[in-house]
Amino acid sequence: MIWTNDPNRLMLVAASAAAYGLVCLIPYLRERGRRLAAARAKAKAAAAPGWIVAYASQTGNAEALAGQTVATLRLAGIPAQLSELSDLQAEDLLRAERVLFLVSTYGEGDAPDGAAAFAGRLMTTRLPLPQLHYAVLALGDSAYHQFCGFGRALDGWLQAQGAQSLFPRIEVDRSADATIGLWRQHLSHLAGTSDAPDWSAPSYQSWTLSERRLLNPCSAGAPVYHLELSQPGALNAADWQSGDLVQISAPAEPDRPREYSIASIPADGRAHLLVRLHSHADGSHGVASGWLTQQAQVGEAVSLRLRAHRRFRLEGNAGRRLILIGNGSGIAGLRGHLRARAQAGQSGNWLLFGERNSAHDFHYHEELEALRQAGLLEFDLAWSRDGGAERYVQDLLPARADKLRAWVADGAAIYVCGSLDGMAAGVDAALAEALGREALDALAAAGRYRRDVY
Ligand SMILES: Cc1cc2nc3c(=O)[nH]c(=O)nc-3n(C[C@H](O)[C@H](O)[C@H](O)COP(=O)(O)O)c2cc1C
Repeated sequence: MIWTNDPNRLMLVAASAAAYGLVCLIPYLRERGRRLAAARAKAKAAAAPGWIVAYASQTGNAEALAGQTVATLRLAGIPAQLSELSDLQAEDLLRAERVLFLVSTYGEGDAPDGAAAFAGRLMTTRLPLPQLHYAVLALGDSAYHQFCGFGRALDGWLQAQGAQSLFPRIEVDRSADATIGLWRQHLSHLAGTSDAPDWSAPSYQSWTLSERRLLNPCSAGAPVYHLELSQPGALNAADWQSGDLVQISAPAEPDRPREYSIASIPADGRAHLLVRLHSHADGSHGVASGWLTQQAQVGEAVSLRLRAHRRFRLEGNAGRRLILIGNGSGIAGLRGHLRARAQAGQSGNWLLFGERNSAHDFHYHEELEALRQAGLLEFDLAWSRDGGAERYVQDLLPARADKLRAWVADGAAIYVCGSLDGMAAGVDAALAEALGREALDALAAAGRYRRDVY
């Protein structure tokens, strides 16, 4: 390095250093100005007085009504944004002035699966929301003890945060038209419009009961029937996907449709259902299951509506390995996926299934065995009345934890279908034990852990 004490040379060095600094500073200042302007524009857009329509839905009722709510607002010229409840962050609520919540209830008064994170993350905290005006449409079924439990909890939490309700919570019992009409009335009033679009739910179609057979003669459990329903026109692949549901309304209770998982794919030409006959303590049969399995004659018309069940579809998991876990009539939803996989010639399917006796309750045994022979399926079974150590499907998991971890590490998705009582929580706990709770939650958030439990 060369040192100098010459003041002229020192001045020259200082001047060129300053010039160099300026050359660097100008683009930095320009970029900073551009960023600030963009942030100001974003904040301004976010502060625009738009409405948020947030929904939490398992089988699509609340989601469909949320879509219609947004359409009504937009028709009235009100900017409205449709959002899944789980996508709302604390900042969104702190900033929003009007939010309409449409939420259903599952389990024992719980949030639908997709909204469990919102309930756990936000509804356990305190947020000052005095600026927020909101309304709640709570969907439920009064046959459950915790009628509209999640909608009520959400409403209570919002009130506790100081939010102001636009009108009292509306509770919809089994999709009853009258209460939905009331919501629509309030909405038209708020939006200042009378020409709300048509809100009628997709109508039922007349299908035909084409085949019915008892799957478990001599079983110690209730009879389970395989039903095949056809419709006059040809089916096409867009009618439904594996994982979807049907709603069937029995003639004796047309306003109380029952949901069943579809056990087939459109390429089968018919909708296959698995229906377990319910019996009450006095020996009488459940209205819908009694009608479908005992009274309706083969050839009779059945009033049916196809329902997309997005949360249980294959969607982004179509190319992954599948771990299918279920019990009893839950084999229906899993069979739909297996038929989709067989149609695509796709291997990498592992079924874990539980029922009572291997001799009587191995539904679709031959078909599953054929898939295994073809190299498309591997399965493990748990029989609660055969006397083995692994009695329930969740009991199969600990000894297979290594395989489970390996499949998940390889990208597999997990689908659980069957009863809420006993099975769903037991399987969830066993999966969390094998994979870790955080990893299981992350799989659920990524759509790789999906459940259809009832
Ligand atoms: C497994 C299961 C559990 C349910 N639990 C409740 C409940 O605890 N309370 C309630 O009011 N409704 C309950 N329901 C009824 C649903 O909330 C109702 O069918 C609603 O219309 C579903 O709306 P969605 O399609 O938007 O999820 C339950 C339904 C199912 C299938």
